[in-house]
Amino acid sequence: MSAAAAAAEGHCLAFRNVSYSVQVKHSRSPFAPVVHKDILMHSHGLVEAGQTMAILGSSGSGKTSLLDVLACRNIGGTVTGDIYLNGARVTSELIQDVAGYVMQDDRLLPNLTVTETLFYIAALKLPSSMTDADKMERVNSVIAELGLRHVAGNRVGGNTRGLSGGERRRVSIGVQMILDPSVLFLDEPTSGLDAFTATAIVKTLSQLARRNRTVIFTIHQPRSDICQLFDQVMLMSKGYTVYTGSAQNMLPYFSTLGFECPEYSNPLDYFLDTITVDDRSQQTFDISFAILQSLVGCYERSATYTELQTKLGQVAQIAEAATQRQVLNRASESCLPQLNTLTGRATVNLRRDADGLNARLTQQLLFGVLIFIFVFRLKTDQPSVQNRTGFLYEAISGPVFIGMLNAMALFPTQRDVFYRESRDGLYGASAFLLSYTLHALWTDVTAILLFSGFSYWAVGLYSSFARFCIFTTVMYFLQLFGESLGLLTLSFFYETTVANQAASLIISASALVASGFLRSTQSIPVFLQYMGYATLHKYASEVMVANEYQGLQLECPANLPPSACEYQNGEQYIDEMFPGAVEHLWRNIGIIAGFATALRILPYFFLKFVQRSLR
Ligand SMILES: Nc1ncnc2c1ncn2[C@@H]1O[C@H](COP(=O)(O)OP(=O)(O)OP(=O)(O)O)[C@@H](O)[C@H]1O
Repeated sequence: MSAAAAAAEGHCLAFRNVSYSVQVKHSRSPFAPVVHKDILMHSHGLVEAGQTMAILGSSGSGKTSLLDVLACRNIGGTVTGDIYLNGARVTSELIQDVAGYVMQDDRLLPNLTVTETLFYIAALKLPSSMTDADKMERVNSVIAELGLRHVAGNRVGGNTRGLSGGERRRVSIGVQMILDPSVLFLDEPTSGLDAFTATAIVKTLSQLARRNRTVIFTIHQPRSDICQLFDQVMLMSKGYTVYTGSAQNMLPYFSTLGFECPEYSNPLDYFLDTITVDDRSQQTFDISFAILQSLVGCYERSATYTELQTKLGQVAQIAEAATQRQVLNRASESCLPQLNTLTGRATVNLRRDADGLNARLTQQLLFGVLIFIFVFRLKTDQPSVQNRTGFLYEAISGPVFIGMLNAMALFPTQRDVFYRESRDGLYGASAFLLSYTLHALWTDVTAILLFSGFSYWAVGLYSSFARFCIFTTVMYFLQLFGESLGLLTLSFFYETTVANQAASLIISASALVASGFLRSTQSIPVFLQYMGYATLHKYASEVMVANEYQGLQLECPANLPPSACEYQNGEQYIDEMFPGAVEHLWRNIGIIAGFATALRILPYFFLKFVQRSLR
């Protein structure tokens, strides 16, 4: 079907009079007034099936906002105007069914191969009635279509070596191609790529469009020869449309307005320079804004605009007459297979990350070795009380910190993939958090068994297998708590360093105030005692002390006078420093388990909230 015929039947993306505004505050002050900001002003455009449309404009001109509005991405603010897709008024459900959106940054798991990356996406996106062989066939056809055959078995990479920037971008496009969408939105698909690779990507987009797809993308400073690959061009400045129409007609159109592109100049650079509002001073602003207004006026009086409006009117008629929505081509998996796919994918990614995996498995053990070197073997005499207390303090602090660091190392990449995939409607925050927990479970359990198996017996804590099990269980929950705190702060703050600092501060404050090892909890101010009830360290230290000191006989060395021996047995120590710790042992273990589990659930709410506000 030709592009024109496709449009006549409504197979196109068309938008008219689309405006977008937000309410913003000029400062972070809670008292700052909220003001109205117009971001898009009466945008119009039509891109037919089989065509590409490039949205161009200087930074801040509204390109991404327009793409987001057209793709029905929830960006807040108020959108007015009409958007039609393939003969129907656009809704977010329709977009999710027939369109793909490729974000500016490649959010991919670095340790999966290209084929695996696409296969897991196929498993999440394609109907479960399709066999794995059918899904693999679809993956292979996407790989072939995007020219990725030669790297199909290579790892995607990230900070480590992997695919080149251009290949990685193709994989990101491939992720959206699995459902064979009829419309593809791409935000800056060439950003960060050299001119040659950028041209190759645009050529690929053009080829994808030729197979009866509509491809619409934003682009920054393209080379002049790239322009020949565009079918439609939209030039924007300050939210205004200066030109929408065929790429071929752009030069003649601007010539008629007296803007003849100088010889040897890149026409796109020239036009963008002409339409960009210069904010450097009030004078330059006034002059350049006046030029912009006059160009917008010229465009709205042009034959190109009139022709576009006629076509838009026809598309609107078709769409308003249509009663049935598009046939859905998406079938989501039910919960269990989805969880299985997500857990399997995360496990492969973790297993392949040798450094990350080794760190996860051995950090706790190395920490145990370190405190063993420091404390060595505990005796059962009076001076051992201090060493024992020091060991227990370290034992309730270290696993929490290491758990938090584990989250900082592993979670951000997976979180970013989650943000992308959840916006594509593939799965929700609960499936993501559960799969994260499940895939890390075996490493968490192994790491804690190595730590407690070594340090408990090497240091010589109370010789009882039951007490070893209690120690190990508490260590596990402390580590889980630390990692959950990391997930929580990483869900709240996007920057890992900020999240790390916030989590470290909370852990340090909690251990300092509530552990009772540095200063008896009864001697601290009452408000801190109450605050201690809200911290895990209070319950963990009580369990540790009860587990270790109950039934422990503390000898008084012959070289010390009896008055120097404060405690004859562990019970005396418990009664003085942690009264009630023995009676509340099981209650405290329950609180610790509940605390750590609840904290694992809490990031769910932040992830959901942040996910909605992300672009
Ligand atoms: N939710 C929002 N709240 C406040 N301002 C916004 C919001 N979304 C966009 N803007 C503003 O609207 C303008 C256009 O933003 P947009 O990201 O669409 O521009 P762009 O052309 O894609 O820029 P770039 O090329 O730099 O990505 C900018 O001034 C931006 O700060």
